[in-house]
Amino acid sequence: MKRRGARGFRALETEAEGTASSALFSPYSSVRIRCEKHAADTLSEALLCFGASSASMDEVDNSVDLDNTWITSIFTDDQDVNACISHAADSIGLSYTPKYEISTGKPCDWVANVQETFHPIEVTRGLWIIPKWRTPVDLQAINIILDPGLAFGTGEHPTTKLCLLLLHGLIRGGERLFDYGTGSGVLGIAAVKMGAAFSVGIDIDLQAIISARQNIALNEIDSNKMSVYLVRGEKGLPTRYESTSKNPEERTSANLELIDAKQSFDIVIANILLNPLLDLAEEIVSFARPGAVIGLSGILSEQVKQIKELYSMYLDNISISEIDGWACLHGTRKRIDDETMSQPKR
Ligand SMILES: C[S@@+](CC[C@H](N)C(=O)[O-])C[C@H]1O[C@@H](n2cnc3c(N)ncnc32)[C@H](O)[C@@H]1O
Repeated sequence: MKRRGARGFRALETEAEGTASSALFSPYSSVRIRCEKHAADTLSEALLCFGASSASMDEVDNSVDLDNTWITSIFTDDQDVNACISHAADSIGLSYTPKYEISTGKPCDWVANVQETFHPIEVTRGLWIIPKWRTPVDLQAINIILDPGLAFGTGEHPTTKLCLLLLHGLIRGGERLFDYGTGSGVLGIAAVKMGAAFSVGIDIDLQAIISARQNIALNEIDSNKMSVYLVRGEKGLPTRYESTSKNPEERTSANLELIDAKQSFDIVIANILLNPLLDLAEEIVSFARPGAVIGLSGILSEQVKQIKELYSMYLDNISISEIDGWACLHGTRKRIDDETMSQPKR
């Protein structure tokens, strides 16, 4: 077997902020999922989105079987493993639920074990991602300090890199960024450190919001330069945006602020999977001002055609960049009267 590297992981967290260190030593389930090689990357990503705490891949060498790739995924005691796998498979359009076997692990500090695999990453010259427990390599560089143990967005995944490279090429100073599916907050933090005026991030996952807020603090970013909101909704379609404030009035005003901010952002970036990008097209675009750049990632190279077909009604000057079979599509938002605002059928 050839190890293809840790895909990512997220640690346990209580609703009250802060890592619940005792939970790191709780019992967990280790799940081995067998799938086809071409689906392994997206399935790993989807597993993390639907509640797995980690996902790493082992490819079976020289196997004649089509489903020759194993994903090892860790689930905490409170997760419904069967539902997570079935939702993850569904969200990436797999027509079958992959075969898998579950074993229960002894309590151990598995997060520390996975953390060992993360090292500083130089995304491009002068832009680094530094795991919280490592030392920056170049003090003059833009260093994004991340605790990747809490949500997706370690910086090691090609889709995150593609988005960071796009932002690096776009940000001149003073831009307003909207980050759809913020995860660890890595893109918003990078944008602000590169000179953006401010960044607003949203996510459907409370863990991600907690993690992003911790990473904002780790990077000492001013609260007026970056905020993150939880999206409430049905099947990922937003009905309401919430701050994590305990005060109901503040939660309501956060919703109105975000609705008011529609059509005002200079850059909108969304690194989510194919199906949410298709389902949420109108919503994602609605945050961009005319002429703004919209970047879409989380898609495989062969999925670009589908995204391009849909988004070309909203975007001009479309370009694609790719790393290791993953793609990022970006373009500039058309003037609103040029668009047919009704959502086309998929
Ligand atoms: C692939 S991660 C990207 C994280 C980070 N932005 C990055 O580039 O590394 C996708 C994130 O999108 C979030 N997400 C998935 N579906 C969403 C939806 N319908 N609305 C908002 N966020 C969503 C997930 O919870 C996850 O944190």
